[in-house]
Amino acid sequence: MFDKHKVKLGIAPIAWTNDDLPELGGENTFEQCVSEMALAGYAGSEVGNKYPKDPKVLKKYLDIRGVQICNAWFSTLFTSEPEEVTIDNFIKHRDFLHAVGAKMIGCSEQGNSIQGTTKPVFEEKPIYTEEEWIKVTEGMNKLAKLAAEKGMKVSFHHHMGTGVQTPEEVDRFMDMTNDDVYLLFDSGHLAYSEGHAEAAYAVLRKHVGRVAHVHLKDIRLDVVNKVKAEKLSFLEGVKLGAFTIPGDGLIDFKPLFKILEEADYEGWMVVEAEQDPAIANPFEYAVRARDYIRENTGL
Ligand SMILES: O=C1C[C@@H](O)[C@H](O)[C@@H](O)C1=O
Ligand SMILES: [Co+2]
Repeated sequence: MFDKHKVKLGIAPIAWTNDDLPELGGENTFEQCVSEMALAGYAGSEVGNKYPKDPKVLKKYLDIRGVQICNAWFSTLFTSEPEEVTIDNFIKHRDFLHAVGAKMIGCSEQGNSIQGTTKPVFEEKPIYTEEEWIKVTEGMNKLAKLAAEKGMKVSFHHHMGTGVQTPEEVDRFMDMTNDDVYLLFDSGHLAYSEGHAEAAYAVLRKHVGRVAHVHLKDIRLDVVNKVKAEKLSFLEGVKLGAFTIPGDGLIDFKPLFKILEEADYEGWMVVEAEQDPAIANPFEYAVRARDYIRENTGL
């Protein structure tokens, strides 16, 4: 059993409004999104584009609903821009998150990512050169120190269509970074990359000691196979329904929960399942995911 004081459950706004594909859920409002998160029984949220930019205003909307900001995506640009660009952007992002009371900053290297492009996600993902590995990992080591100035942590999100996608790439990233750079473990992206849930189990087992934030995401394997066979892009896959909530796809989450529990995981587990809200009603899916997690963890 997880300790309820150590592990908290959140949900990402991406199922209501997808910032990567603004046509998905354009009609859903910020207030509807956070109200439905609270009603479905989540204590935390990540941050979407429709959220108020003023930390005080955002906190007021969330406090009244009993929801906390637990993280917000940060795009590092170490492979495409001078390091100072990422550092300056990071300090602004860190200070915003600090002002809303979050402790985590989840980063992903987007300098040469193809996740937002029309390129086939399996065939054209970047493979980092030696120089790029050094830029990304040394850059992340610096961001960890900047986060610590405010009592915060950085975690790195391995992601489809980026240079840190496969289990081997996650290993290399972890080897080349300091221990104060944590892993943002996303079950869906590992199962998607390798075509099976075992990849997610193996990576979590190996790196659980440095996992500081978790995205609970599942995949529909038939859609992922179609993306591969038809050389589709990451975003085409999202529109076709490649991702779904825990309990609705390929992954049995029980082994993942067991690994986290046995390692005495402390932090947030965030349901993050982007799909077309016109097809998968976000409130309904949020409630279904909440029920599945309750049944399998007691949380
Ligand atoms: O954490 C995430 C944030 C999204 O913008 C991204 O594309 C999604 O797949 C994800 O895992
Ligand atoms: Co994620």
